[in-house]
Amino acid sequence: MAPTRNTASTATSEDNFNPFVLEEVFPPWGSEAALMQTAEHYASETLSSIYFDLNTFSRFQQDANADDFHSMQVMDNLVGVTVAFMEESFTQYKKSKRVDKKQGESKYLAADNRFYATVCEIGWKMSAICAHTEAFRRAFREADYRLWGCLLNRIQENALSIEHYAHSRALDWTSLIKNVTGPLPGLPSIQEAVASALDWVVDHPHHTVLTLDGGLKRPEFQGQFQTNIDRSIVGEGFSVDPTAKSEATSLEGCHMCGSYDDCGCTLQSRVADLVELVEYPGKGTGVRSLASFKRNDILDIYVGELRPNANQDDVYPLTQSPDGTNGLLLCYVCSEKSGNWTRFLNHSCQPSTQFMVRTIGNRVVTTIEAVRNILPFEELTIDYGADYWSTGKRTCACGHWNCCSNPSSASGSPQPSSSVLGGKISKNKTAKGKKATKGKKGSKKGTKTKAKR
Ligand SMILES: C[S@@+](CC[C@H](N)C(=O)[O-])C[C@H]1O[C@@H](n2cnc3c(N)ncnc32)[C@H](O)[C@@H]1O
Repeated sequence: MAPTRNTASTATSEDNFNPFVLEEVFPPWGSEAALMQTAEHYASETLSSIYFDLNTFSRFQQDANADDFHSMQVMDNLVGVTVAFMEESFTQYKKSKRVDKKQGESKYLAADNRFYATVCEIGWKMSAICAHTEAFRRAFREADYRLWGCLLNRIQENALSIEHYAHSRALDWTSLIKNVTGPLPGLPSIQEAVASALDWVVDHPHHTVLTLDGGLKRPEFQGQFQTNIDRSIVGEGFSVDPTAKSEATSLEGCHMCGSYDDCGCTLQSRVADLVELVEYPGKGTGVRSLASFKRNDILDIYVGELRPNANQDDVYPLTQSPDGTNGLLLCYVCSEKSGNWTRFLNHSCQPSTQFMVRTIGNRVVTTIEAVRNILPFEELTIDYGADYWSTGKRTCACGHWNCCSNPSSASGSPQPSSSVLGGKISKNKTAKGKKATKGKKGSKKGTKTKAKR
């Protein structure tokens, strides 16, 4: 029989549903283990919201620095609530001063004070960074003690990621605490925390990879730094953009508005802000999601230098063949030097995303789209196409039971789009880049780009 929990309610209000009070979302007959699973789930969601809020804070900060009046007002408010939260927490902590009757002296008996416990557990740095987010402040006030414990664990585990995320968005967390003066009995040193602030030059969040040994590195390929670009650039060998919309290349209207004319639509995706580059065992740099995404969300566009050939690189180039054009090869999207986060997507034989060919605005592009709902902190993966692994030069380490590199598997994984990675033209295309078989129709109607908290 499953162990039963102590069902004494810790709810503060019976009228307001509060997801942070676990007893309210979990039936009293559930086991403690199942309840802890729920706590872990909420902790993960809350951590994801902390990243989201840090990003929002930084966006308002950027706009306020550019003299946007509305953003300046919002920033005043955001800074105000952050400072007020810290001051209130200090006040509560100081109130926990008690007289120790046995020894007759005044002491801070603050073990049951959440602020004290938090700073002792995750340190000043994480406390000050996270205090800038509504997600953390709300959980601090309202979360069930089990959920709060799980959240602090998750923050600890992700401390470098959180600090790098805040640092790469120019969050000045030290100002919040560096002027605090003592006495702070039982609490760690603020000066030490401030002195240990990350000293890492960041000009773009995706110019850093979190390494397996708990450090940071720059993304590099064959000794060359890999720069982030937001849009593809026309490379050597082309005088005009080979992906420009024309009657030959775009049999469909713009995916965003349906127009066949030059509509000027662009993909407004914020997903790049909600993913980070992380090393994975046996696979090199990969992409970790920091938010949840819904099935069919368009996450971003695969960008790089548009070239007529792949220049001997068989790792990053993507064939850009518009769907429905009988396999016309427009160009290779080469991202080994210049590209965005999508070039770091590792392959899986059971991927969470797929390549799709779309016409967006006046260009034919390959998008990355979610094939299922994606949870925060999952590795985002994609199917490179069977040819990538068929040369025998590489072995897939995705670990899926039906992996293409597993001799007993009947794999391949499905190849949903005419775009494939590796710069190798599929066997069913002729040498001139024409596909013998008709390209698979890739358009799906009504999908929208959005990142969910
Ligand atoms: C487009 S790159 C992806 C980013 C790459 N991991 C990096 O460090 O830059 C493709 C390369 O990543 C590695 N890779 C990706 N998925 C893999 C997998 N499932 N198993 C083993 N290696 C993988 C292989 O070296 C492959 O040639």
